[in-house]
Order: sequence, then C-alpha cells, then structure tokens
Amino acid sequence: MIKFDQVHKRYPGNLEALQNITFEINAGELIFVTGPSGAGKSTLLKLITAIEPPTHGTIIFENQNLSQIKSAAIPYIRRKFGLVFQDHKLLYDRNCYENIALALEINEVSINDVRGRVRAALDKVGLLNREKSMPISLSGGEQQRLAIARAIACRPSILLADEPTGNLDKKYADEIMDLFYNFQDLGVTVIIATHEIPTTSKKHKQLYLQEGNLIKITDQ
Ligand SMILES: Nc1ncnc2c1ncn2[C@@H]1O[C@H](COP(=O)(O)OP(=O)(O)OP(=O)(O)O)[C@@H](O)[C@H]1O
Repeated sequence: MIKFDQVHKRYPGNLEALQNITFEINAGELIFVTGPSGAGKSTLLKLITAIEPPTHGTIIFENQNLSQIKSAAIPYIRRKFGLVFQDHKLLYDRNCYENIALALEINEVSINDVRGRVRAALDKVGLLNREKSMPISLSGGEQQRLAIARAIACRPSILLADEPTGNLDKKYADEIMDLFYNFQDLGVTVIIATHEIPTTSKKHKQLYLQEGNLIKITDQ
C-alpha cells in the first residue's frame, strides 16, 4: 500500500532529516513510528501524506508514485489520509458539529450526507451528546477524540497521528489509543508517530528512527 525506496529528505539549510529510508506498509496494519526527538518521525508522516516531497527516492502509495505526482493531484491523494496531531488543530470558533461538517464539505461530501456522517463520527468517539459544544469546553482527551472523529468522518483508508497522546495523562491516552485500535479493527491502516510505544497486545510493526536513519523494523 505504501512503499518507500531509498528515500531522502533534505530541508532548506541542508539538514538531511531522513536518509535512505526503505520500508513497506500493508493495508490494515498498525504501525508505530518511534525514535527520539528530531529523529525524523514527523517528516516521515509528511512524506507519506505528500505534505512534503522527498528530495530523492521513490514513494509509492496505492500504485502511484508520489515523488512524481502533479500538484493538481495532491488534494485527491490527501483525501485518503486522516490526520490527527498532538495539538488537535481544531477550529475554536466553531462547535464540535461544525468542525467535522467543515472537513466533510472541504472533502466535497454531498450536503445530504454531512449530518449523518458527522453524527456517526461523533458517536464512534463517544461525543454525540457534545455536538453543540465549543471545543474549548472539552477536556484535552475529548478534544483529541473530536480531532479523531473529524479525521475518520472523511472515511480515510489511512489514519495518521503525530504524538496523539503527548499532552494527555495515562487514562485519556489509553482511551485515545483504544479508539485507534478500534478503527484498525475496522480495516483502517493506522500509523502513529510517538516517542514511546504504548503497551499493547495488538499485532503491530515498529519503525525505529534515529538521526534520520531507519535503524530497525520489528514485527510484534
Ligand atoms: N520545515 C523544516 N525546515 C527545516 N528543518 C526541519 C523542518 N521540519 C523538521 N526539520 C528538522 O528535521 C529534523 C527531523 O525533524 P522531525 O520533526 O521530523 O523529527 P521528530 O522525530 O518528529 O521530532 P519530535 O519528536 O521532536 O517531534 C529535525 O532536525 C528538525 O529540526
């Protein structure tokens, strides 16, 4: 589904954030991208989602070569990805319902389908009773659940999260991880960048990065 072949990423200023990265991810897998600060975890997610282009190497996503893709095609590729960030990136002047509805409208979901899809997504993350609430009135864990609902409402084939539990205490962090596991059980490919892998009995693959190098890939 995703294949990196000898991928390098150099940012302006000559910093090589990723060097010679080669790996494959299959549909439906649970992947943890780990490594210390500055290892290149976020950069890897940005390359997968075509937010950043690689400097060298080949990235294949669903048989398309992202390294050569025309910029007009990028929005269509991005729709396949659901993105969740540590700081949620919610719209704080819109309520929970509107946060998700707007994402669906941007993704050109038919207006007739928006209401049902927003409510289904809120239901899946346990926030159906908060649809009129403003995000600021939610706890940190609830805000992250809203961010996940927004990502999943767009029905991505891949859900990517960058340090999704970084600001949360353990109880909320465990709830968030359980949500990701639930979506993986439904067939969504889940890729999570994190300093620390949560304890889990779920089968997963780990990509361990250090100073821009892929040091090891383990299956557990
Ligand atoms: N837009 C950018 N321009 C220049 N350098 C960047 C940019 N983004 C990241 N870097 C650099 O690339 C390297 C890898 O950064 P990246 O954010 O991918 O690491 P990370 O493993 O996600 O780190 P953290 O765990 O601290 O978030 C770092 O040295 C960082 O300073």
